[in-house]
Amino acid sequence: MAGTSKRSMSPHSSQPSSPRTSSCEMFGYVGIEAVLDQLKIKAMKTGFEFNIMVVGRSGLGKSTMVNTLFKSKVWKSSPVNKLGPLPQTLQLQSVTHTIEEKGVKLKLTVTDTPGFGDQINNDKCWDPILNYINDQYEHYLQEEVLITRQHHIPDTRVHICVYFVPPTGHCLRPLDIEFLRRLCRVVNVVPVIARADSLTLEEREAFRWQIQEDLKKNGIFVYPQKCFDEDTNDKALNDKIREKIPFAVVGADREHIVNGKCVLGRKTKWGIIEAPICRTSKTSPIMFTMKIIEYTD
Ligand SMILES: Nc1nc2c(ncn2[C@@H]2O[C@H](COP(=O)(O)OP(=O)(O)OP(=O)(O)O)[C@@H](O)[C@H]2O)c(=O)[nH]1
Repeated sequence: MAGTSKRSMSPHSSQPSSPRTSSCEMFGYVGIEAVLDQLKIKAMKTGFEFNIMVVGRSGLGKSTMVNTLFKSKVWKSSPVNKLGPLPQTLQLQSVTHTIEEKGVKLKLTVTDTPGFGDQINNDKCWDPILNYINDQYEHYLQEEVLITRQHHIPDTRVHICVYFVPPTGHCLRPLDIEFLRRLCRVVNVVPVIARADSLTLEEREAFRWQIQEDLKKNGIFVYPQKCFDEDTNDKALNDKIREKIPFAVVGADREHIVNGKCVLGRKTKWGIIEAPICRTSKTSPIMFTMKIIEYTD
């Protein structure tokens, strides 16, 4: 609301002032062009909420990838999982952090699903995940329809679910297909090839192509779905993203010096594999997040 120095005069400024206009003038010009500034100020003040769920077998690099994506230690695998036996049932665990980038605050919640696909019998192992996602929508909707609703409804809806496909180099497993078919109906799904450094470039491309075929054949519509092609620019951008699906990810949470530059990467006997998300992403994690939040609403 607060006025900025570059405001143009209101077309109504010459009209007799009413008590209403004078109170508006106190805060500067009120017109359509001021809406953008008002939205920006509001967004800067309240920040954004982004809820990401990661699903995949234990040890596929989920925590490492989330830390790589947000360039900070936002998630740490539970030490119980590392030392003790695998959980007998799927348990959802969430952790929330506030990240700030150039004055924009992001409340990031990461929900992990330890135990998914780790059992001998994985029948219906997706139920707790789907129930959780649906419950969050239900909860948000109930808050929204209240007559005296809160000024700010805490948003716990899952904006995106990153699904980690093991780097087998073959095709999607029946478990992946059954789960993804159900999941894509309730949330934006981003499938990724986990630990992609274990495949050669040719193997990776062939695996990606095979997964794209499996997704098509089984009616699995992942992010970005066709309904987001609102205009030609959106379509061109979304088509580029579609070609890259599933994204091949290499997670790394250690920094190394390469050619005098500090990079996140995995040090191997043959050299350093730079974490591709950091290298190729022209958009910051916060910008990437905004795009997905826009799609959820
Ligand atoms: N080669 C390779 N190793 C990775 C990659 N990402 C993570 N790792 C390693 O894999 C191991 C497991 O990584 P985590 O991120 O803890 O895996 P997770 O899926 O969160 O595991 P849980 O917490 O047990 O569910 C660690 O030793 C990581 O350093 C990757 O892209 N490539």
